[in-house]
Amino acid sequence: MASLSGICSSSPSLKPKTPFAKSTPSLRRDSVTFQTRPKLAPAQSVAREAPAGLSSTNDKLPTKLKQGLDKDPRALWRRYVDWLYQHKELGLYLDVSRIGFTDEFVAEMEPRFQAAFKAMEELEKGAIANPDEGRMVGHYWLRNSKLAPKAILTSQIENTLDAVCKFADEIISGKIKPPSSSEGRFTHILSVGIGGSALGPQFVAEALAPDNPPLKIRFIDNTDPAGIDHQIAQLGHELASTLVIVISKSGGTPETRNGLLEVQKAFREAGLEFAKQGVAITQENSLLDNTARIEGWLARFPMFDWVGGRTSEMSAVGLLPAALQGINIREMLAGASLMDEETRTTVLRNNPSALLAMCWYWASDGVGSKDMVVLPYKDSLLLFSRYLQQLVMESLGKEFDLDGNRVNQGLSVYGNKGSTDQHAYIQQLREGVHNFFATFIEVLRDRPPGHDWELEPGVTCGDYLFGMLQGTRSALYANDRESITVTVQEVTPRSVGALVALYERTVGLYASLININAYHQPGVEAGKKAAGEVLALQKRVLAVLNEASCREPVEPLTLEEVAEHCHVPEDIEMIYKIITHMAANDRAIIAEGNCGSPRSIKVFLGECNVDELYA
Ligand SMILES: O=P(O)(O)OC[C@H]1O[C@H](O)[C@H](O)[C@@H](O)[C@@H]1O
Repeated sequence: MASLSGICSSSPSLKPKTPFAKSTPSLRRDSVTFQTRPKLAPAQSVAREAPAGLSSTNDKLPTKLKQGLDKDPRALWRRYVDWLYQHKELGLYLDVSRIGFTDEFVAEMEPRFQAAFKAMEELEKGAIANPDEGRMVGHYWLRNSKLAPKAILTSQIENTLDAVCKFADEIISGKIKPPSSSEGRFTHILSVGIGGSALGPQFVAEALAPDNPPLKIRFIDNTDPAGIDHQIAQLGHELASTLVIVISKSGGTPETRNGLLEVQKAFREAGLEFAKQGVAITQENSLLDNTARIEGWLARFPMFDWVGGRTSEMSAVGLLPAALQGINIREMLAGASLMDEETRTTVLRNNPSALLAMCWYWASDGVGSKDMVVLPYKDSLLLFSRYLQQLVMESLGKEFDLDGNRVNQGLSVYGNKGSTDQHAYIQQLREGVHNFFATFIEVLRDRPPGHDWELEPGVTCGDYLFGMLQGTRSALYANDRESITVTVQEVTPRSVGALVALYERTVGLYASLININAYHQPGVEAGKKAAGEVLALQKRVLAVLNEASCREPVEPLTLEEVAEHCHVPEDIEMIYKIITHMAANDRAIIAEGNCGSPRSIKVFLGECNVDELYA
């Protein structure tokens, strides 16, 4: 039995400055002189607007003034050296010197961080850290199973990791074969899942899959029929040697279910037996789990109740697809575990996640008043910002805090990669609306050793990339745009694991600072519920149109008539949209008028379904 710990060698909460949390002592950035350690030269003052609503509803919180950033190069160098964080074993650096926090701010944050560290300690010990859902939050245990609060959890983690490794080995070696492929072994993975059941595997595949992986991966992460058709068409005859991994924690997400049904149809049409090539990763006894068990799929792997979708990259969700692509998952876990150890320290300046959380708080006033632009200067890290978008925004974007105050919290994340984005939107970042701070992700190693060459005297292609990053960082700062830089030596399983762990912890600590539950997503339900209502209405519209279309002669209906027959005259706009969509897909026929003039439309169905009429 492999032990995860063995392979790894290695409160009172802060309330945001919002009109809804008036009792919170504010960190008055307007009242402090910009003074870093060591003392910097006096800086130019720049007036800043308060975040919307801040000053208008609470006159104790005046419009803030922010001091301009210090530009003296020697002082900046001292600040850089003074605050530089380094993880020696991981070769990871964090530079927060271009965020303008002051010593006073750090001092004021200190007790709040101690409370956040305490809450994190309780979380790791198995506290119900997700109170709304009554759940523990245990993604840290996935990379150090001995930390899990119960022996049964430790063995579940270890057994799952062993099972993932064994299954991946048997697939790659051809011991487990596809039943009817001339290849004699699995060559492709089709991963079906959405949100946290897709973004981590997508990011890791892009970052780490070798050029010729043992299995190539494709993703279906939506219910877009054309997108699904494209993925299946791209596989072509190789569908016969494709391992389909269906990933859903809940096992009931509609997009994922639809993806599965579409893929199963493609298998039937190709004369293939899906069950022999299907793998499920889901919670025990979910709908998906039961389907896979009853249909006798090739394999099933568990997702645990105490691992959230957006923090599931180090569970079977991320590990199985990675292992099948030949990525060293034990190295990923080791990198995450090393970072976890480091981010447990309660000394703020030695804790890279705490430093990041402090910068987020400073830069966005603890209320998300600025967006975070994530710019990895490395093509393989393109999807990091997309991955972080869910991790950060679904975790922090909350209407209420833990005390029930309405806070509308969050931190917006976007970005693609440098230097590509320099030719797209950096113009606005440098000179336009000042509503962001940047995070640069720097990778020191340009290419594998021995492959570099100078495309002009003394300068390689990678030197340009380096120059673009440094130049953009300087140019932004010169215009008072703050930035953080995270530096890794190389993009390896270890450094990717460390980056994931770094940001997971940062989100957890920051959530404590702003007193919100980072581990639920109540807002997502509203859209899903509304989508369900639209589909229910569509069924009623179809029934009404069917009845009219079965008459002799056929009686096309106006939108008003359809709405009336459905007994929902107030839903006429949605009925119009439903009919427009059905007409575009040849499922409804516009007899009169056109969709550009809704009042003119008369509609019927091309076919009358008599059975349905009398059902
Ligand atoms: O893994 P699943 O249960 O299918 O969920 C997939 C996704 O669904 C929802 O949108 C949640 O908000 C996400 O957090 C989750 O990752």
